[in-house]
Amino acid sequence: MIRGTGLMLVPLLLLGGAGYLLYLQTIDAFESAMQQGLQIGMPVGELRRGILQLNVPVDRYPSSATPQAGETFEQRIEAIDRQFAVLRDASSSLAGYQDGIRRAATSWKELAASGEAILEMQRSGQDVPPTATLRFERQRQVTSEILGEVYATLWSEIRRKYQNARRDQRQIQILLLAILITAVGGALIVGNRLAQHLLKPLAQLRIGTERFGHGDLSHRIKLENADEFGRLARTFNEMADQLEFLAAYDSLTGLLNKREFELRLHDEVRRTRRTRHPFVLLLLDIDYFKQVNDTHGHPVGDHVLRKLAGLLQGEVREADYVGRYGGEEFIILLTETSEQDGSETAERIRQSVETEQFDVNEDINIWLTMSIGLACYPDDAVNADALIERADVALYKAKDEGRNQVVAFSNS
Ligand SMILES: Nc1nc2c(ncn2[C@@H]2O[C@H](COP(=O)(O)OP(=O)(O)OP(=O)(O)O)[C@@H](O)[C@H]2O)c(=O)[nH]1
Repeated sequence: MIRGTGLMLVPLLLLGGAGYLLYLQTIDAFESAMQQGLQIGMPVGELRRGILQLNVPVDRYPSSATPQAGETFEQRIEAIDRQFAVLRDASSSLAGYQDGIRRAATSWKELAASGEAILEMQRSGQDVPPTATLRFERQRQVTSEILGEVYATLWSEIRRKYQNARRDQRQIQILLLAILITAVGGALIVGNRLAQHLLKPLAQLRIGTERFGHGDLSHRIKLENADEFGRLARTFNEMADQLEFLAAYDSLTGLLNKREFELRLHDEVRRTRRTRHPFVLLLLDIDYFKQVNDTHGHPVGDHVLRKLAGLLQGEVREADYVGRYGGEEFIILLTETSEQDGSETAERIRQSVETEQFDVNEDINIWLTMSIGLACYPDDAVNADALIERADVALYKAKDEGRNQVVAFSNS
């Protein structure tokens, strides 16, 4: 899963990297537009302003040159010459404007020359012909217009660059937003998968062990995963199976133990109260079993108990319960059975035990008999404990009357 997450991040990182580079490019575009404005736009603007300020008729300069600026016409010419030099240097790298600036410079030269000629006439006391001032004024307008064209072209170029950079920037912002949304979506998916693959199984394992710790041996962890969690859950469930078996079954005979049998007996009483079908309880005790142990030893006694358990289990239906109730005492619950049918089954069991040979080997031949007490629910008792007591009374009577017989509580 971690490899999958890593693979998912690769395109995101590539997209993010590409987006970042494009973003840097748009910043470059802004900078270039700004540079153009500073290098050319501002000097051109200055020039235009300088040339416009020459609008005072040139023949008035010697007498009424603007006192505020403290400049003479020549000083202005020098200043404009310097600005042209700056502009020529700056525009050498911007081919698109060189022609316009060159034309403006040529026009300016003519303008400056005609201005100086007028000034010279003034200084030497000659009358300045109106044609000369008119030519000066027209030349001033032509120069200003050429610079105006350069200025307008330049700003429309700067505006175009700016707008392109803005558009690119918006597209990159959308791209980066899409990457962000994908990354957040991816994080949610990864988080969800993490929850599915790690947190959920961990929670199931925790709940399983907690319930188990509180004694609920029936709980199983439902995890089908093929990973470590699945293996852990299967081991846990196997352990729970074994513990549940050990808690419910007798280790020597494999029959239900006393505790588990009584639980089922109580369940059956509850069920019978609803269904009103009677059932029969048999208490069975081996006759003179002590002699078996005394004669052949305890291990042989165990062997006999195991074999007898198998025989009892084989004599009843699947729906019936067979338990080991004490040392050599057994108990059977015949579900949905009348006293009559229960007596017949008990008699059949008694005869089977009597005729069975519990041989250990060729040298040790063992025969057994059993005494059986029978009680019927609900005829003989009102609850499970009372029913066991009644069956025990009947068993006592069977023993008392000579053993190897079935006695029903109703007849005792
Ligand atoms: N081998 C073996 N013997 C057991 C086990 N549990 C109880 N016993 C024996 O069962 C015998 C029961 O003896 P008693 O209570 O005197 O009864 P009994 O000899 O069967 O005589 P009655 O019941 O009066 O017919 C004792 O010898 C116990 O040791 C067991 O798990 N294994």
